[in-house]
Amino acid sequence: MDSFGTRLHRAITERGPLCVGIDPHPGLLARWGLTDDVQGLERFSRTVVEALGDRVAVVKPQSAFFERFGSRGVAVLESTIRQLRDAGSLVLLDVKRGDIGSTVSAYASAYLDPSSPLYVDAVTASPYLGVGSLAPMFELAAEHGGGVFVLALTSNPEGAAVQRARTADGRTVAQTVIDEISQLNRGATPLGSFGLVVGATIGETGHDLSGVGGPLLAPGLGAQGAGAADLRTVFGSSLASVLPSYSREVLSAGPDVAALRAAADRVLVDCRAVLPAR
Ligand SMILES: O=c1ccn([C@@H]2O[C@H](COP(=O)(O)O)[C@@H](O)[C@H]2O)c(=O)[nH]1
Repeated sequence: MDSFGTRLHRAITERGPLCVGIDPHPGLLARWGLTDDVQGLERFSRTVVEALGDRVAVVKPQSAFFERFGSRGVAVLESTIRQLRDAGSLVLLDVKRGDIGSTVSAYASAYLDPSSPLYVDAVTASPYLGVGSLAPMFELAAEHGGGVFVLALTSNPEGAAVQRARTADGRTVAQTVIDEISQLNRGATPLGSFGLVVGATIGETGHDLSGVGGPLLAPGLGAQGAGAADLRTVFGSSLASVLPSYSREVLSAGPDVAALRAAADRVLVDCRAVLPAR
């Protein structure tokens, strides 16, 4: 199989630079006229797959909203992942895993081994037990054409206190994460398989993203207050690597399939106005 970076580059070229999240918040289920239970979860997810699975480059189910229904919610997540793959979108599971290396191995098997029921194209991971502890994920991803998006500068205001703290060598914690992921992507073309999560809400921070060589997932657009124009401020000369991510902004247009498609088209137009052509 081609590497995740190659597959993502192709998907963006064919479908445009957009990631849409499946975040079935209780409030959204109610707004869609659905019950806050497994049936509502299943209906919500199927509708998003029907609306966007064949047109958006990446779909990002948020694991938490499935896990809250226990094993039956996870079963819905498994079938949603299968349906998305069948529809042709890449699946990025937002699950933000991180642990000591031996446990990360098990997480890697859960999400990045093709024989797993929860197998996806890429996952989000937390580097706060050390980027090196994520090595089993990087290795399995490389073996099977998968990707890993590591949290660097998150979109929430609380993240800055940890992520922008200075290390002994004067770099911020986030910059050390950025630099380690850049190393992993060295020499990869057209795009590395190891990405970073950098929120669209964070403004100009002075971090150097120019050598990352992999995708920069940008959540925080729409419901969290950032707009496409903010991507210029946050990413500067690295705009060409940005994968904008919207959840509630698009999902709140549902449950009508045509309205969901129109909302995704609208945010894609906004992003294309800012991002370089790919
Ligand atoms: O820094 C981060 C990392 C992840 N997220 C996730 O993205 C979506 C955002 O949803 P919206 O409805 O578009 O606000 C959600 O799943 C978060 O857990 C993030 O927001 N920021």
